[in-house]
Amino acid sequence: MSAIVRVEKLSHRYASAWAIRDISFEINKTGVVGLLGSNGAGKSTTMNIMCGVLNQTEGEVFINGIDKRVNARLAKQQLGFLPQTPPLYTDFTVNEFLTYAADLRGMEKKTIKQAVAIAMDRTGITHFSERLIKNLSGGYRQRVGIAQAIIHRPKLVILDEPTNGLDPNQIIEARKLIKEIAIDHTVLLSSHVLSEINLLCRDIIMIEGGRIVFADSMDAFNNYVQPQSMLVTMEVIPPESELLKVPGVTKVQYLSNTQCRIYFSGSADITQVFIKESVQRNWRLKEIGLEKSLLDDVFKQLSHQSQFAR
Ligand SMILES: Nc1ncnc2c1ncn2[C@@H]1O[C@H](COP(=O)(O)OP(=O)(O)OP(=O)(O)O)[C@@H](O)[C@H]1O
Repeated sequence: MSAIVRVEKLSHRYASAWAIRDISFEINKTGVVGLLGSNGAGKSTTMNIMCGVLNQTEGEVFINGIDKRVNARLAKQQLGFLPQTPPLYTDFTVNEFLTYAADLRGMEKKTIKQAVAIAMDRTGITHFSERLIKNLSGGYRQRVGIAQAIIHRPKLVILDEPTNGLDPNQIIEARKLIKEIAIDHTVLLSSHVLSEINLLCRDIIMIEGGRIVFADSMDAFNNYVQPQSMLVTMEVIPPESELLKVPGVTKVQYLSNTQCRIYFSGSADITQVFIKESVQRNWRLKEIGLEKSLLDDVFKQLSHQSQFAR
């Protein structure tokens, strides 16, 4: 069976500068896959090429096994796209606009009315069906944007920064909707907000400087940076000079009379070494735990690596 989307060695050059280089990935399941990268990383370029808005300089895109270059029309029927700025005709009512979008997607005339009703229902906009789009709030316009992307029930839904410009309540609602849609669609969603990707996505593809720097599950991303510190509670914390004698310990940060953070280099097995030493030295250890790296640290580390790779 063909992958829902396969991108092979995709590169694109605007005028003289390369925006993306050698981007390759494959998605085979429903659920949300996050395309993460800071501003200018190459997310929109990648998505615009996948959706047929832009023609790549090099590489291939297959949507549900169909080569986008060879059969663009058929490939486009397999996907729905919400670009960064939703392409809405604001003088249309919601119903008129979605009917038009369904027609553009080449849907059979007799199926359109029902498809519009289903898309409005799924995105929670049925009560606004006769309202002009220009009279909708930003959050509801975004829902119309998502409705037009799913109206033809595509295998793949591509959402370019879908929560950008929404207020906090609208963001929560939009995320809920995206999760619901991802139950029976494959959603590729771009964002430069790490916490958003973490909340929504099963898998993550991170690009920086136009190149993929990480592609794996969200769990693997969270575990990427090995812990480098541990939180230790003792009856009384010994002086730093004593603690530094434990092999691997590099620095001590005193947090209270009974608690400190101990930085170490090398393997996380240091907890075992530390427990042994504290028994031998009668330090009266009460609690010890490795501190998990913060997601932001991983992001910084990977972005930093790619700056050197450029
Ligand atoms: N039409 C264009 N002409 C020339 N350069 C462009 C054009 N569009 C994008 N670029 C450049 O290509 C690179 C990638 O841009 P792209 O918009 O794909 O990044 P992005 O990750 O989507 O960023 P953002 O989140 O800010 O939209 C950037 O250096 C950008 O300046």
